[in-house]
Amino acid sequence: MNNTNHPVQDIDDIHWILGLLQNFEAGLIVVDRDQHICLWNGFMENHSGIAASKAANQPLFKLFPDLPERWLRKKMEGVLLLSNTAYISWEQRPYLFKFKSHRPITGNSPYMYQNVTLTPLSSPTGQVNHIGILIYDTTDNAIAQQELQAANRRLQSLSRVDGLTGLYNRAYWQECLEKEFARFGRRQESSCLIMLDIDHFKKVNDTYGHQAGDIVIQTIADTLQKQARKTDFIGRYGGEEYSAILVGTNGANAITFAERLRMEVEASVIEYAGHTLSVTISIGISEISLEQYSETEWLEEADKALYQSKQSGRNRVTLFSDSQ
Ligand SMILES: Nc1nc2c(ncn2[C@@H]2O[C@H](COP(=O)(O)OP(=O)(O)OP(=O)(O)O)[C@@H](O)[C@H]2O)c(=O)[nH]1
Repeated sequence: MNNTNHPVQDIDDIHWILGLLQNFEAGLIVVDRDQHICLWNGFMENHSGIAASKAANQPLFKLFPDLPERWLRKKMEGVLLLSNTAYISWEQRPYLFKFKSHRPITGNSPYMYQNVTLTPLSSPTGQVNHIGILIYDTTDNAIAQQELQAANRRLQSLSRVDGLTGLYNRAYWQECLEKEFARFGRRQESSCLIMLDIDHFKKVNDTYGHQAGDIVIQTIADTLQKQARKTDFIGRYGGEEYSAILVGTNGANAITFAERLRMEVEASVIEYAGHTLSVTISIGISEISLEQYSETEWLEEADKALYQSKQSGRNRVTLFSDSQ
């Protein structure tokens, strides 16, 4: 911009600025206090199909009856009253002007997502009687963000592993349970389901903190994983509860497995921040059988056996029997 106040140069400046505004890759509108349009740039012409000559002096809300009038009027009043800029993000309101999106390939968005800025414009005398409305097309960002969120959701559901322990997560373990139950229907080879729960775990958290609790959960997961066969399915069922399917193992052998595990946990100590922690576990076992109507029943039996272990003093193993 020149500082010489040369009249010809000033006119040139204004001409250039108007040219820039006209071709600016964002919508530019200026309205007065009564929302009559004073400026309407090329972006607005292209996307609304309304020429600047037609838009000039028209009331904005008459030209665009779809606009959220009450809400926008209030925003504009605030801008004029406080002389403050207001922002409207696409996350808050996907668009202000219902323009078609020019990205038909994605098919995700029929309308253009917009970020909008309302700026108070002061006259040379310092009065604020106009508002500049800037409209940015944020469709690319919005679609990218939505696609990322959808991909994350898909990844999460595809994930098989529990983040803390590296064991199967509950959803995937449940799938394994369904498959193993169906397989028994065909081959009738014995398998056992184990439910395992850390005793008085709440006390560990309460006494040493959540981080200590996490380490205990991880250590027991490692012990369980090491004792099991590669063909077994070991999962983290919930907070401090684990589930396992010992494939091809009958009830008697599952008791031997569970007892060994129980004794190993009882005998081991976990070092944490200068403390020596020691916990015990309770275990319930259910052997698969033709009497079980579904995998849910198989699971419920193991749960009942676990409950029995807890009720009879904890730190013990119970094999489900019909009498329970
Ligand atoms: N540190 C940690 N704690 C967890 C996690 N998930 C669940 N918990 C805690 O595990 C505790 C479970 O407590 P309860 O269900 O009352 O059982 P308990 O104290 O083990 O008692 P019994 O099972 O009856 O022997 C709660 O305090 C949970 O906050 C986790 O991922 N990390």
